[in-house]
Amino acid sequence: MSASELYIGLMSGTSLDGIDGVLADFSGSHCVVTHHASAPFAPELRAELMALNTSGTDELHRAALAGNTLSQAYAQVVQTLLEQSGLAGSSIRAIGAHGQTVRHRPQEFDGTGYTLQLGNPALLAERTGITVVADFRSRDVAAGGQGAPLVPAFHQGVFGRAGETVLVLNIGGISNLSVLGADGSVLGFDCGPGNALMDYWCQRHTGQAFDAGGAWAASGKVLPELLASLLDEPFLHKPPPKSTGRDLFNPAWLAHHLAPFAQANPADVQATLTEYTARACAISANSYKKNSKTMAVCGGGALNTHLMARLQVACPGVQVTVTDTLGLPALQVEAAAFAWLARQALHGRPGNLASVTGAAGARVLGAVYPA
Ligand SMILES: Nc1ncnc2c1ncn2[C@@H]1O[C@H](COP(=O)(O)OP(=O)(O)OP(=O)(O)O)[C@@H](O)[C@H]1O
Ligand SMILES: CC(=O)N[C@H]1[C@@H]2OC[C@@H](O2)[C@@H](O)[C@@H]1O[C@H](C)C(=O)O
Repeated sequence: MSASELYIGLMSGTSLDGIDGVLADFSGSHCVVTHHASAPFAPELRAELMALNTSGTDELHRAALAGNTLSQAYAQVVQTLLEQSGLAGSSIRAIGAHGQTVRHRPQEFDGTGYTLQLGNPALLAERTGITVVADFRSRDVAAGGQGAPLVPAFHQGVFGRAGETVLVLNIGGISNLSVLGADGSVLGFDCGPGNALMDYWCQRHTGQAFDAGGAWAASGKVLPELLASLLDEPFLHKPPPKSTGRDLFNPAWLAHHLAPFAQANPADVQATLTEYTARACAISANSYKKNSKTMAVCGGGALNTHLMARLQVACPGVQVTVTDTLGLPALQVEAAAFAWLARQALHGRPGNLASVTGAAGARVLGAVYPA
């Protein structure tokens, strides 16, 4: 009997909202997601992961414990997917587990930086009895790359079209763009903030984790001087390869920009942060939209209708849509990509694209924890 081509992908990204998991079947000519489950983080885990993004006391111990808790939450999502599908764990070839990025500093220091995703893949393998592939980014960083974004190769396989350039924009906590060239070439890089700044401001002023549909932002007025100050951020104007994270776009960075606007109405700040997020993505998209008619958006930002409308205004000439229209729902894309990356690892195939990350070459990504 040939080995199963069923994989589970688990993603918990920089929005820190929770876990998305998919069960994906790769036995045909393309990836078919058969099941999707998501689980919000318990408030204590979310708070601890958020805190571990900045230095604090007793970090090693706390990071290890948070990694254990996260892996137990991952195991529950796996269990939900198995129950939904009626499959036994033995039917699954492997789990691709992203882990939680708490630091991302590639190519810093002496030129050999690091990227750190918390989690305990050994515990996940024990709890599920399924082979786990984890730590997908470190090898690319060791090869001189950014270690991110990793999804463009998967985007190319799923959304690429011969003879047409397709743009795919992921709006998670951070946003990243894939440029799937008409000639088969692939570029990709982080654009800047995704939901991270909007979520932070919304939580702080309304107590809600995010601005549903962007309704609060839509009730405010954009503050042009604040917008200009935010748009001055050098990361937005750097050429690729480039990647970023909460290491840069964090509350301290925002506080610095907000200092001259202490009296501003919070709804106007939210309107400005939403406009900023759209414009940061548009700077990237407009530089690469030549020959493309479509920009398909995935990630939770695709559900922010006000943000999507502002993005359409900021990107004239391309039709801004959601990846659902190209065959994969917006909230399933990243987790499916990590299922695919696990498969690449087990097949001994590269997961990165040197054209995207700037690594010295193609590398097999991930560490394997056999069942
Ligand atoms: N209905 C909605 N309206 C507005 N925003 C939404 C809605 N639903 C989800 N979001 C936003 O999407 C975020 C979650 O997105 P997603 O799951 O893509 O993030 P992520 O996995 O952390 O991504 P990444 O790894 O790319 O950083 C939430 O924090 C929220 O900001
Ligand atoms: C270091 C890290 O976790 N990067 C994430 C983050 O979230 C979005 C953006 O920044 C992207 O570069 C990446 O995630 C996606 C899944 C990627 O690697 O393609």
